[in-house]
Amino acid sequence: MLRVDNITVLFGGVTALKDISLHTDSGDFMGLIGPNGAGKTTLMRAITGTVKPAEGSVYLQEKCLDHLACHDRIRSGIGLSQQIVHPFTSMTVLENVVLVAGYERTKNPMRSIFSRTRKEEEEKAFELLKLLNIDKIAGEKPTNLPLGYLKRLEVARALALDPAILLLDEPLAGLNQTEARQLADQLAELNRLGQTILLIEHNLGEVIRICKTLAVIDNGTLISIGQPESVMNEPKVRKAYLGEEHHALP
Ligand SMILES: Nc1ncnc2c1ncn2[C@@H]1O[C@H](COP(=O)(O)OP(=O)(O)OP(=O)(O)O)[C@@H](O)[C@H]1O
Repeated sequence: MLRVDNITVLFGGVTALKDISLHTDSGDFMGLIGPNGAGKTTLMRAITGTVKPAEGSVYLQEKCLDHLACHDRIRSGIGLSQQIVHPFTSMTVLENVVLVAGYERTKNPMRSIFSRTRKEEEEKAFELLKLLNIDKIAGEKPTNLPLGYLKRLEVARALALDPAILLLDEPLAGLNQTEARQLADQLAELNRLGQTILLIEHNLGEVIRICKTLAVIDNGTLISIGQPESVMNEPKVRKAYLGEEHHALP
């Protein structure tokens, strides 16, 4: 599905990623974890094309994405849900998803609002809201909605383009325990329905609970990848968190 081959990213004198290789199979739910500054977001940005690696390549379904800009990578099947949510506050929750659902056909977000097949796009958007359990707030404006709802809206928007793989950057950040568990359960359900997911997340308890595969980055290097519980039992993984989060290790 997604393959990252020997990616190295430099920021001036800082080597943010060193020769990282990994791949996800279709239907996988991979968690990408590591201490602060390990390089997780940089890897996500190298995959989406917002950071240019000094070396290495990214493939999606055997297609090399290296020469594509971010928007073309998204059109090729990479769905992205970012940590900071940016809904259009003048539109309702439903319209925010309809806008994305219509994007692929018209390639022009403003024209898609007035298109003849808007009804189909509304139906698709409403199904996504139901899937994320936010259909009850479909008619509300995102302003003043709790962060838990906005995070789910962000995921619904990413899903509206039918991505081959969904990349999630810290979707649980800022949520309380109940909200985090609810969203984590919904992500697990999306994966059960067949959605391939790559998740960056600091909430180790939830990551271990819902992910099928765990990859650990420390200091720009991939130090472990495999079944979550056995990865978390590796001494080098526990050491990577020592002094920072070892009390929180599940
Ligand atoms: N645009 C940039 N310019 C210079 N250095 C950067 C830039 N972006 C990231 N870095 C550096 O690259 C390294 C990896 O950062 P990155 O944000 O990818 O880590 P992370 O694992 O996502 O951290 P966190 O969990 O805190 O979000 C850090 O040393 C960071 O300071």
